[in-house]
Formats: sequence, structure tokens, C-alpha cells
Amino acid sequence: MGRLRRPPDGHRRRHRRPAGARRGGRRHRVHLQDTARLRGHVGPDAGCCGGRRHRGVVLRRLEDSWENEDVRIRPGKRSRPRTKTRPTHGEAVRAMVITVDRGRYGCLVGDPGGEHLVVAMRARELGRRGVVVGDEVDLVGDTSGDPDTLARIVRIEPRRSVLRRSRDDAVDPNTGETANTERVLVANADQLAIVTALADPEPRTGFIDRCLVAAYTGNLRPVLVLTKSDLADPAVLLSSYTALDLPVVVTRRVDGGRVLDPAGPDELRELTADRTTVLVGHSGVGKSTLVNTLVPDADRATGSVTGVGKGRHTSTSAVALALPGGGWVIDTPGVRSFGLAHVTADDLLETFTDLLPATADCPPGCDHTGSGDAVCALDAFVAAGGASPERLASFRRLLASRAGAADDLG
Ligand SMILES: Nc1nc2c(ncn2[C@@H]2O[C@H](COP(=O)(O)OP(=O)(O)OP(=O)(O)O)[C@@H](O)[C@H]2O)c(=O)[nH]1
Ligand SMILES: [Zn+2]
Repeated sequence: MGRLRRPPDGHRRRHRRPAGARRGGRRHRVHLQDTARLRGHVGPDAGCCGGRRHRGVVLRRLEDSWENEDVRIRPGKRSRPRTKTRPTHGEAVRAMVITVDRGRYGCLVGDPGGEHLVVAMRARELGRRGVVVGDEVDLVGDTSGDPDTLARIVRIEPRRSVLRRSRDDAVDPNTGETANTERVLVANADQLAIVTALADPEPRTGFIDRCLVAAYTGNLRPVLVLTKSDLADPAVLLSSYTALDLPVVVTRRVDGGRVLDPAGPDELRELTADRTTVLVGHSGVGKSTLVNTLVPDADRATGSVTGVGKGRHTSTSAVALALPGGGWVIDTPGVRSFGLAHVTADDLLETFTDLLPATADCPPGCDHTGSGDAVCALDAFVAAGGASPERLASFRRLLASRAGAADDLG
């Protein structure tokens, strides 16, 4: 009887879980296959039988995947033993990430003047932490920067500032959940240049306001760059922003050529010197024209640093370009949405340090909009001369802008 119930040995072996696969691994594998397939990394037959060989292919390719921060890859039994003690990497080299392109990070190593570009991938020990342009990282492995070499990013320094967006509409196709939709676009920048055309396309204050919220809450200094002043007067637009005391640069093109009026670029150069400046703006506002003015060989520079990714695609993520006189501009060509769902009223309030103390007298749960039943203490504060009505109005306008369309940038 016993012999009848037990299948022959060979049969059992064929159906045993492969070494490295986990209990309940089928669901896990299916998830990985789907994710990998969606991203075009594997064909429909990869991972078909859950065999170790196929599964290995899926895992390896996923580790290389540029969005692998979304994917949790558990090492199988066969991989290196897990340990709580992280290696210290005393020999690591400090670098700044200047490009991100599908799992390959262009990192600048060395002191100004003698720096070289090193292509790196994320080390497994970073876990889910994303690496973005502007990050300061530690590299190990081959940091020579020679062709076909690849270093590993083992550490990310704490960020001084973050430009983030939440993708309000991002739903994970595998789980149907809207988790992990907040994303850092750029780290450690000093300022955010909000590039707006005064005409063609028409300026949208909603867009500017949303950028201001992102800048203030991400610890970046906002700068307003108004282009195409040869087509319209900046006065009306600027009147909306006087209470915020923003640095403003107005540029215009002369003679229909590529050359900008000299006054604008000079101010822009001064404003960006020795700083890291992120440029954001709608398509067609003149961002490329500005970048080309600030970085005369921008096209070549972009080409040489974005060639680090795999495959033929050109980069659609942020790229940091060195300014000739010191400092960086970071262009964000791929940014097409700018959700602010992660920003709370308190986050923004904390950046209005002149208004913040007055809210101690607000009723519990006050949303500070002044529009509900609750009496917001900010109104009395302004009535008593504590701050200007324009200042409060600006705060409330920015607060309201959070609810604007997430794709206001596109
Ligand atoms: N009249 C006028 N036109 C300008 C000015 N600056 C740029 N333009 C024109 O506006 C158009 C868009 O400029 P770009 O610099 O390509 O704008 P962009 O923001 O980089 O646009 P995308 O490449 O689509 O992201 C081009 O035809 C420029 O020549 C300006 O100051 N005045
Ligand atoms: Zn209030």
C-alpha cells in the first residue's frame, strides 16, 4: 500500500520545489514575470516553469531594471547568506549622480576639474531606496570609468532637499494598489527655477503655484524665470507674486534669432552661479533655449552623459549639466505630472514662518483656508497687522493649488 501511494522517486523529484524557490512561490513568481514582461525585459515564456534557470533570468533582469525600487526581490536560499551586519565599504568613493537611465547611473567622481564619469548600478543592499539625479552616493567596485566597467552604489547620503511629486493616478497593475506613488525626482538641488513663458504658451498661475508648493516643502529656493517678454509684459503676472518676495529673472529673445537679450542671461548666470538649479516648465516655454544659453555645449554634454543607459532610448529623466563657471543646471524633460497629494497644509504652513505662530490660536483641525465654519486665527492675525492680507492670500492660494490637476506640468 505504502509503495502505491508514494510516487516513484523520479516523479517526486520532477515536482519538487526547485532550490531557491520559496513556499508559496508561485504567486511571487507570477508577479515577477508579469512585472518583467510589462517592462519588456523578458519574453512570454521566461519563468514559465518556475525552474531555477528561468527564474534566475527573471531575477537578474529585474535587478537591472531601472525601476527596481518598486520591486522587492527576495534572494533565494542559494544566494549569499543574509546578514544584519552591512559591509562598511571603507574603500568607497564619493560621487554625484548626474544621470539616471534604466538601472544605470552616471556618477561623477573626483574633484572639480579632475572629475570623471563612472557608470554604476545599485547594490542590492540599498533595498528599495531609489537613487535620483543630484544624490551623493558612495561607489565600490570598478570606479575607473573605463568603457564597459560598472561600479556599485552602496550608500546614499542624507538629502539636503528633495523635489518630489506624487503620481495621484499611479496604480500598480499587479496589485491594484496606489501604494508607493510618491517619488523623488531630484535630490540636493539648491533652487527650483520655474520657467514660464509670458505668452505662447499663456502663463498658468496654477502651475507656478504648484511648483512653489513643491519648492517650499522640499527645501528648495524657488526662482521665477519669465521668458518671451518680447511678446508680453510681465507686470500683471508678477503682481500675483509680490507677497512671496521671489527672485525673478525676465528673459526675451531679440531679432527672432536664438540669441536672448543679454540682460536676462546675465542675471540668470548670476543667480545660478555655484548653485544647483532645477529647471521645470511646460513644453515650449523656452527651457532648452535657456539651457543652451547657460551651457553652450549642452547638446553635446547631454549626449555624452545620457549614453550610459542600456539600449537605444534617449533619457527622459533628469540630467545634471555642469555650468561653465561652477554649479549645475538640472533639466527635467521627462516630468509630465506633478501631483502634490503628499503635501499637507501643515507642511506648507511650516515654510511660512511669519504665519506659523499665529495658528496656535486656530481651532483644532483648522484647515486654515478661512472658508469653513471654523474661525481660522490667521484672519485675526492679519486684521491685527501681523502680516499683510496679500501674504495670507498667497498662502491660501498655494494651499488650494495642491488640489489642481496633477498633470498641470505636461
Ligand atoms: N518670442 C520668443 N520666443 C522664444 C523665446 N525663447 C524661446 N523662444 C522660442 O520658443 C520655442 C520653444 O523654445 P524651447 O527652448 O525649445 O522650449 P522648451 O521649453 O525647451 O520646449 P520643449 O523642448 O518642447 O520642452 C522655440 O521656437 C524658441 O525659439 C523668447 O524669449 N521669445
Ligand atoms: Zn487656521
